[in-house]
Amino acid sequence: MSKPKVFIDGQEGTTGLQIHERLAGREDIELLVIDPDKRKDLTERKRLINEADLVFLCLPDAAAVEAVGLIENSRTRVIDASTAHRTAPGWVYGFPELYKDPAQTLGAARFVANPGCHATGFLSAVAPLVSMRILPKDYPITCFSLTGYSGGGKKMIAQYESQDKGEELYSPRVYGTTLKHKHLPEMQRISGLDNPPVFTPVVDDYYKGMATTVFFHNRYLVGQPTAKELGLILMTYYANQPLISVAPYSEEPAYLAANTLAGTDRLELTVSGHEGQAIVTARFDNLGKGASGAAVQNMNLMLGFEMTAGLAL
Ligand SMILES: NC(=O)C1=CN([C@@H]2O[C@H](COP(=O)(O)OP(=O)(O)OC[C@H]3O[C@@H](n4cnc5c(N)ncnc54)[C@H](OP(=O)(O)O)[C@@H]3O)[C@@H](O)[C@H]2O)C=CC1
Ligand SMILES: CC(=O)N[C@@H](CCC(=O)OP(=O)(O)O)C(=O)O
Repeated sequence: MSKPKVFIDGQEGTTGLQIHERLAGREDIELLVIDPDKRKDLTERKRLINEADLVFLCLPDAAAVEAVGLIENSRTRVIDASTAHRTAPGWVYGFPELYKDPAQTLGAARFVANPGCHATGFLSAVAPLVSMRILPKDYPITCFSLTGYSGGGKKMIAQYESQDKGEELYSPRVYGTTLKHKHLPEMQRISGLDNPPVFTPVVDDYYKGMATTVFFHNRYLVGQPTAKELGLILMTYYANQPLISVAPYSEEPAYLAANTLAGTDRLELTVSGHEGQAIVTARFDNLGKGASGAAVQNMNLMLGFEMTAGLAL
């Protein structure tokens, strides 16, 4: 049987390069590579998109929409890393661990939207609790999320790595202060909550790694679980998942570094707190489970390969 042909549109970008790195050594697919000088040539992109069985779109939103419009056959399947299609009709949200039968759901999907990085952290904690009816749908949830600067793509990387960067780039920066961050629609839709979270991301002077934290008053959760019990509930939910795990509960104070899982495709949840209040912190790599690792995981499921992604577990 011939190998599936895979093309990365946007292969010179931050996410595209990381997907390429994960796929370059694979023998179960044929990677179609565009001449770097032609990476924005519409005719050449169209040719490769239509030759491919599966295309990764690692492009700005508008270019991703344009790329989908270049498909002229009923065969080419798509994984879009951008924000463009995450709540669009006809697109499957590419978060396998949230499906009962990921191999079936992703295996049958033609158009898959890869989750946003902050949304990945938020949903990993919140979506299971809503689906298990522990977190009421009308809970007024809040979230903050730390990210390395590679989350902003080539432009932000250049800013942070410039020799004459401003003093403010040496310190964490809160952004999304209008409370209209582009991940809010997917956070609300996929979690099943009635309202989006009050959410502020924070970008800091390190390359990659995330720590996304959500906050709970336990008495408003169904069954009023303690922090320790909440940890056990999530641990059971994610039992046997190769990419998502829950750290053992500890009462010891801890510093949760946002870069602990950098360089892997894994995500780890830590539940902290006591009887009255709990926080759940998701740590992962914005370029791993937050983008390219998740994209490769989705590809594997779509093409009937193993569920795992490409980098160190
Ligand atoms: N970085 C991250 O952690 C995450 C990123 N994403 C999303 O993934 C997508 C890609 O992001 P990222 O890799 O960070 O961005 P980058 O800016 O690093 O890369 C984007 C790439 O797309 C290329 N490009 C831009 N316009 C076109 C076009 N019209 N045709 C072909 N190529 C084009 C750029 O070319 P050139 O090289 O000339 O600039 C660049 O190589 C975005 O939608 C982003 O929101 C999602 C999750 C996390
Ligand atoms: C540091 C930084 O700017 N990060 C990006 C998120 C990157 C991401 O998740 O990607 P999408 O753009 O595909 O949603 C932001 O908050 O807009």
